Amino acid sequence: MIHFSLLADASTRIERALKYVEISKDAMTRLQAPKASVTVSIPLRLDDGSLQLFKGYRVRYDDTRGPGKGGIRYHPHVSIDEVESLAFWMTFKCALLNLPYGGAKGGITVEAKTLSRSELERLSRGYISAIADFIGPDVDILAPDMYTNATIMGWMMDQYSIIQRRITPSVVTGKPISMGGSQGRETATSVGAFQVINTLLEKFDQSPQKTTVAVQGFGNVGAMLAQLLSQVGYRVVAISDSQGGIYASQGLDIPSIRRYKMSSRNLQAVYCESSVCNIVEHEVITNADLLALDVDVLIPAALENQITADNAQQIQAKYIFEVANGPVTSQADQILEQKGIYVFPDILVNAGGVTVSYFEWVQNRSGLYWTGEEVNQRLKERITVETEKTWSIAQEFGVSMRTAAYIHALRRLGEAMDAKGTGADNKK
Ligand SMILES: NC(=O)C1=CN([C@@H]2O[C@H](COP(=O)(O)OP(=O)(O)OC[C@H]3O[C@@H](n4cnc5c(N)ncnc54)[C@H](O)[C@@H]3O)[C@@H](O)[C@H]2O)C=CC1
Ligand SMILES: O=C(O)CCC(=O)C(=O)O
Repeated sequence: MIHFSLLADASTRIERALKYVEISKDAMTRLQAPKASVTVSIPLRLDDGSLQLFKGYRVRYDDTRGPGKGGIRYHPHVSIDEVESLAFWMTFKCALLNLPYGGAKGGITVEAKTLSRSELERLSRGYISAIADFIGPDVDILAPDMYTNATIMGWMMDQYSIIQRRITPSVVTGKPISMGGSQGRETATSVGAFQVINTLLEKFDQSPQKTTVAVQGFGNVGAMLAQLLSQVGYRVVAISDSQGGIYASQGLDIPSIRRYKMSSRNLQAVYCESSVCNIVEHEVITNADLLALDVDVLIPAALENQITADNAQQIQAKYIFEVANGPVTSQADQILEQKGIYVFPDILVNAGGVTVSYFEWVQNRSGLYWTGEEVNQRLKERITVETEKTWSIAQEFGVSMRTAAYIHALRRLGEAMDAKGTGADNKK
C-alpha cells in the first residue's frame, strides 16, 4: 500500500498559491515542517483497577504571528501525521482571519466513547500533566475539536491551573461559561460557517429557498449548522453521523432530530449515544451515499480525507463547503474543479471557532466579559471581511477559493516571518 501523508498533501496547497505571492525563500524554508512537537504516553487507571497507556500529541506548527492555537482531538485514528496536518491548517487559518496566533493542534489516540466520565476526566488531566511544559497562555493555547467539548476543556484548564498554582483561564478556550468561557463559543464554528455560506452563495444568486443541502457529521458543528440553515429556508435533505445517515427529499426536521440526538447527553454522559439512523421514518443511507447525493450544497463536517481521487467523480453537488478540516484531498480538488464544482476551503469556512476562541482569550486576559450579541456581531464582521477579501483575490487571479485563501494567508505569514528576521536561528 502506498503511504498517504496528510501533511504532504496539505503542503501542496502552498505550492499552488506560491505563483501569486512574493515570499522569501527563508520564510518558505521555515514552513516546510512543524516548529516543535511532543509525543507523550499517558497512563490511565481504569475504573476496574487496571492500568492502560494512551498516546498523546501536541504539535506547534508555527508561532511567528503569536502563540500556537488549536484544538484537541480524541479519536482512535489520531496520529502524529494527522496532528501535524491539523496544526498546519491552523497556522493558515489564524493568518487568514488575521488572529495574533500561530497554528497548533493536539490529540489522544483513544475511542473516548468507551470510557466512563471519571476515566475521561483522569485521561484529560493526565494529558495536561504530560504536556504542561509545552503549553501556556503566551505559548500555545488549547481548544475543543472532535470528541472534546467544554466539559473536557474545563478539566484541562483546572489541571493546568493546579500545576501552575494560579488560575490560568487563558491557556484553554472553549471552556464552560462558569469557568471563564465565552458566550457564543459553542456555536461559533457553525455561526461562522453559516455566515460564509450565505455570503458566498449570494454571489451565485443561490437563495436559501432553492437550495438543497447534505451535511456529513451531526456533531457540535454539523448539527448546529444544519439547524441554522434550515431556520432560514435551506432544505436540509440528508445528515449523517459515525453510524450512517438519513435522507428525506422533502427536507428533514432538523431541530427535532437535534433534540433527539442531544437527549442521550445528560450530565453523566459526555457524548451523545443515539445515532440519527435510529429515527425510523427516514430512508437510511451510508456516509458514502450521502457524499454522492444530487444536492446543491454538500457540507462535510466530520473527518478529513472524505472526498478523494476514489470518489470525486461521483460527487454531484454544485458547491462544497468544508466545515471539517481537510475533507477534500488535493487530487480530489483537481477532479472537482474539472467537473465545475466549487470548493470553499476549511481554513475559511470553519474559522468561526478559532475566531471566538481568540475573543475568549482576550476576555480572559482583560477580565471584561462580552454579551452573546457582541461576540456574534464581532465574529460576523471579521469573517465577512476575510471572506470578501478572499473572494476578491480569487477573482483577481482567476484561481479557486482555496488557492486564494492560501495566497491571502501566505502574504500575512511571509510578512511576519520577514519582519522577525533570523531571530534565534543558528548563525554562521
Ligand atoms: N469544534 C470546533 O470548534 C471546530 C471543529 N472543526 C472541525 O469540524 C469537524 C467536526 O467537529 P465537531 O463537530 O466539533 O466534532 P464532534 O465530535 O462534536 O462531532 C463529530 C461528528 O462526526 C460524526 N462522525 C465521526 N466519524 C464519522 C464518519 N466516519 N462519517 C460521518 N460522520 C462521522 C460523529 O458521529 C459526530 O456526529 C472536525 O473536522 C473538526 O476538526 C473545525 C473548526 C472548529
Ligand atoms: O478554537 C480553537 O482554538 C481551534 C479550533 C480548531 O481546532 C480548529 O479550528 O480546527
